[in-house]
Amino acid sequence: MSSTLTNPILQARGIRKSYYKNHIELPVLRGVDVAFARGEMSALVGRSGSGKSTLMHLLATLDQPDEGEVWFDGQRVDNLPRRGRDQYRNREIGIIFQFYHLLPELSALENVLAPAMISRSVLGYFRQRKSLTARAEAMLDRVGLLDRKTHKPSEMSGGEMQRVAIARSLMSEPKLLLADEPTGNLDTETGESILQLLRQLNTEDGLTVVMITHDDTIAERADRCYRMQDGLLVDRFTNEPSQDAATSPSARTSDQSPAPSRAVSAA
Ligand SMILES: Nc1ncnc2c1ncn2[C@@H]1O[C@H](COP(=O)(O)OP(=O)(O)OP(=O)(O)O)[C@@H](O)[C@H]1O
Repeated sequence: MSSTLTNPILQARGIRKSYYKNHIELPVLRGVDVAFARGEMSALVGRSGSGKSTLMHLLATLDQPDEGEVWFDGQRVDNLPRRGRDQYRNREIGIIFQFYHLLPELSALENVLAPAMISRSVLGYFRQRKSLTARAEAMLDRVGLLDRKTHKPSEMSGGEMQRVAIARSLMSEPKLLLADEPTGNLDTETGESILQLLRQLNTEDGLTVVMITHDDTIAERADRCYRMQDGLLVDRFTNEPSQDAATSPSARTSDQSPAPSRAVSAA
């Protein structure tokens, strides 16, 4: 695998990030370079505490690095003013989390509509209400849940809630979906159906997908994997496309060696 992607959609360059507890520095990301290929499904894999979620938050501009840069589609995004970062997050990328982050009082349809409501004025929302509702229904249909549109989260299974979260993330027609442990709270079979949905969105709708996972068997379902350890990127490999990428795990084909102890630059 080449260490250089010619046209990555999302890239972290030289990222460093520490947290502080009682004035003691805890370095969590210690110089991470990683680039995610446009149109692919990638996985960021590593043990608990390796820094995956911290990196994802920085990639999503939910937090800012101490050092380094984040680039999306040819534009630096980490140093944008707050409004620019909000626009990047609301329009260019979609984000889903392990615990779905749905609003419990709202129905599935209202949850899918919620970001569109929040990002518009009351008048703007009411002017566009019909078309936004039609789009929200289309997104629920895309994830196979239109018949559950009036259900509240308490009336849905974990897999259904994750589908609603995915539908919500698709409302803005993002180019890229960041998925933090998307199957982490689900049983194997339900997790499998979510992985298949993510793969379909990738192959059929052209959505770039970046999954964060601690699970090697899930990472093997991606086209390309990056392994993190102790705040460093220590390995990268591609997975051979399987005959049915949506249903069977693919085989690791390059860089079969164990993770090197030094950092690997993938930018
Ligand atoms: N706000 C915070 N303040 C202090 N330390 C933090 C904070 N957030 C994360 N950490 C620490 O940073 C390290 C990396 O955390 P992070 O959540 O990025 O890891 P992770 O690889 O995503 O782990 P997991 O798979 O368990 O979510 C951990 O040691 C964690 O305890």
